[in-house]
Amino acid sequence: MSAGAGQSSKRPRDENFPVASLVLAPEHRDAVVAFYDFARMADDIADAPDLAAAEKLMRLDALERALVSGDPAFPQAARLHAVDKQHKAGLIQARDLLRAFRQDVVKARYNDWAELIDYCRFSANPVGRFLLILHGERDSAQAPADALCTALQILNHLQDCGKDREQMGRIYVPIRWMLAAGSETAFFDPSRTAIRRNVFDAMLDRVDSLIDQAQSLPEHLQNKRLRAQSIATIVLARRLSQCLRHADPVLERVQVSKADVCTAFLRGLRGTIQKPSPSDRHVTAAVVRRSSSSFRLGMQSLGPERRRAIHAVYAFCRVVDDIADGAAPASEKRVFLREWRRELDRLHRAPETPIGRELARASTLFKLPLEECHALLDGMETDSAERVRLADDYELGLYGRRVAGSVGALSIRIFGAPSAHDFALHLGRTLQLVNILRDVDEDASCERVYVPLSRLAQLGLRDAPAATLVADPRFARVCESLADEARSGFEVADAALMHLDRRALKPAILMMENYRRVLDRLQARGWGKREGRLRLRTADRLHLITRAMRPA
Ligand SMILES: CC(C)=CCC/C(C)=C/CC/C(C)=C/COP(=O)(O)OP(=O)(O)O
Repeated sequence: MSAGAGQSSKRPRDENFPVASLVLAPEHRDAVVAFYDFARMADDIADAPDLAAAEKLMRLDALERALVSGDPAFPQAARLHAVDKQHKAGLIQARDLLRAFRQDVVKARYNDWAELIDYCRFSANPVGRFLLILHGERDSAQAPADALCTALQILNHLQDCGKDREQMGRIYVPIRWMLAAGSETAFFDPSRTAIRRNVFDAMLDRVDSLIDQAQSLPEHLQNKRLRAQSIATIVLARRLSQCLRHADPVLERVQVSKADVCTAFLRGLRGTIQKPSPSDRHVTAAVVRRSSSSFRLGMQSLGPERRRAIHAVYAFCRVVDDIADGAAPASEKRVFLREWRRELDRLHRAPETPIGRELARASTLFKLPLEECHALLDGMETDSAERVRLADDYELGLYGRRVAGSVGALSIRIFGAPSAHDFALHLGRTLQLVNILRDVDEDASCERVYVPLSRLAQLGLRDAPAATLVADPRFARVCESLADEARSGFEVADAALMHLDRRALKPAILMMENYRRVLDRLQARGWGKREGRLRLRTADRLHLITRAMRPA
């Protein structure tokens, strides 16, 4: 007898992430297939187009009863019941899955990210937990496994978002995020790719953070085959996330290629031979690599331990900056920034993220003042608003202290020059001024203006939409005066350096030289017609590299 809705729609090998892969040991494969078959059957009931909701719920209830009792009239339930008897795994996890499938029957929209994550707790995480228990793995594997399962689930939601909406009227992109594009209809409008892109990218930033959290999973696994499977799955998740960044799943089917699958499994197989290396430092180094930051050369000029610490600080800055800059709604950004405050609060007890763990290590080694990380988060809260204006020089100073002075104050301790505190705050403010001047147009496109309103008002220019402000010739005049201040800022920094440990501060000097060049080019270009973000020329970069090779 079948409790389902006809023939199952999919088989294990049709999944993105092969469930009962050949990598798993033969003694576990039958149990995994039993779990998969049960889940597939329940999923088919929840998704059946020809069944009423009440009927679906009734069938899911019947399936659960059969699972608990082992009723042979429901073969998939009875098989999983037997698996649970033998391995003490399957029953609890399958019941959690049923909770998600019931939710699918009655709930078609998610308000915010937290609701979506809560859904994944039941729809995806039980799969990982089942595999861990089946293989007798340690509890420490659970958190990274949960992160991986949640990431895979959301990737799958993104892949199928057009189909899910069309065929079942279900949308997992949270309502508030879709509203960033205007409305649900606007979000799915095929012609509005750019707006959708921003929302997808902001969701993929969250997914990538989850994959980062999952990166340590192989280190926690004792079973070599499961370790291989987990490595392959992480590689595929990263690949799918990349694919989704470059294609629009509303317009086309986005999936990994066969070659991607082969590469992932080869990487997994290598993991059965080699001991997995500690992954946290690779996560922060990869954040730095991907960012192509202006400050990279400065960071690379440090020795290994200091470099590792500055990578942790930079990765923290990058990830919170991405939250503030992304297309998530302001209310969600505040939630994510609060999560980072909580991570800072538990940094020396039990950090939960790779960046948090690396930051904890750096903080212990170099006595980092963690209140500076909170100050940075204060600045990110300013940036997270729907619209940013700074009233006067005081607000500009405070903003610069928070977003850049904080980075300076942390950096000098890592560089080994803790007495250069005033220099760090001063240089941070100067670099921030240049950054503001360089990014005027980019910032204006998201209604952010960091040039103080009081300075504009002195020239008779009152607050207006950002595009209007930055196009006004009076705005250019204020930029010119701020540029002069930045120039004197560099001169003051030069003078301060005479009395400081230049050798230790070499990375800071390189960062300063980079932005001094940016300022030169900005001033040479003029402020009237800016034509997009200024990039340094090859000659400038070569100059900086040569400078990096010379002693300080
Ligand atoms: C002692 C010391 C080192 C002081 C300086 C502290 C420091 C590095 C502050 C940086 C602030 C700043 C302008 C960040 C821009 O990041 P971004 O990601 O926008 O920069 P990018 O786009 O140019 O890479």
